[in-house]
Amino acid sequence: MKTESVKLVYFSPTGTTKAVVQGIARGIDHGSLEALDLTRPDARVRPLRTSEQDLLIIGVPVYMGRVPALLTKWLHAISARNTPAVCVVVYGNRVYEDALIELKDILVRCGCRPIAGAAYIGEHSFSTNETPTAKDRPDAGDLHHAESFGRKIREKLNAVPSADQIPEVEIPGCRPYRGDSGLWTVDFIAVGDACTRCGICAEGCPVGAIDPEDSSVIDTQKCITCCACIKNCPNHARTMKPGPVKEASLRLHTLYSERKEPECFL
Ligand SMILES: Cc1cc2nc3c(=O)[nH]c(=O)nc-3n(C[C@H](O)[C@H](O)[C@H](O)COP(=O)(O)O)c2cc1C
Repeated sequence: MKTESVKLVYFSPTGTTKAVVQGIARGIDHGSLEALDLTRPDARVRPLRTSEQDLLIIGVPVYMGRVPALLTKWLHAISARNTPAVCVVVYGNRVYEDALIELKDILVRCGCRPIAGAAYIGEHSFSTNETPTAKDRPDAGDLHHAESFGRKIREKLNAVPSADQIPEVEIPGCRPYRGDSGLWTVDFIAVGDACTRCGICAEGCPVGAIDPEDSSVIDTQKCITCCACIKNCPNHARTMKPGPVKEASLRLHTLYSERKEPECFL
C-alpha cells in the first residue's frame, strides 16, 4: 500500500525516544514527514487525526514498565481512520514490561492498524556520570538498527494491498498490565551556585513544574522525575539530592549494566 505522509509523534524529555523514532523514519522512504513533539505541555492539547494515507510512528519512553500516565488521555483521544501505525517504546536497559503492548492496545482502540512494534534502549533518565546506566544510548549501532527496521517496515507496507489486510503483529506483554503507572512525588533536585536562572530547565520541563522566574522553585506535585532539567542544564547546576531517586540511580547502575539490544516485531 502507498502512504502519502509519515506522522512522527513522540514524547521525549531527555531526547532518546526522539533519536530512535527519527532513526526509524530515516529508514522509511517517505514522501512528506510531519513531526509532533509531545514533550511540551502545549503540544498535548489538540487531538491528532490521521487517515489511511498516513503512516503513524509513535514513540514513548517506558515509565515503571508502562506508557507514561501523563500521555494516556492524549493518546486515547487520537482519531485514526484505519491508519498503519508503528509502536515504539524506549527504556533504560532495565525492562519494558507491558509498555509496548499497552501502547499497541491504545492505538488499536483509536482506529490504528499496528504494522510493527519495537523496544529500543536509551540512556536511563536517572543515569549520572557517577552511576551511569545505558550511557549515551541510543548509540551509532542502535541508530543503524533503527534505520534498518524502518526499511523493513517500508517493505512490509509495500507488500500489503491495504490497511485492512495488515496481519496482526504479536507483541510480548501481559494483560492486565503489570507495573504501576503512578510516579513518585519527591523533592530530589538540588540547585547549585552555578545556576544562572537562564530558564532553559523551565522551558524544557514537560509538565511546567519549574518556576520560569526562579528555577530553584520546583512543584513536586507536578514533577514526573524525568530528569530533563538535570540533563539539559548548560551549567550542570542541577544534581540529585540524596534520597529515593539517587538510590534508584545507584541500584540501576549496579543491577542493569549488562547491555540489552533492541527488539523488533514485524
Ligand atoms: C519515572 C521514570 C520511570 C522509568 N521506568 C523505567 C522502567 O520501568 N524500565 C526501564 O528500563 N527504564 C525506565 N525509565 C527510563 C526511561 O525509560 C529511559 O531513560 C528512556 O530512554 C527515557 O526517554 P527520553 O530520553 O525520551 O526521555 C524510567 C524513567 C523515568 C523518568
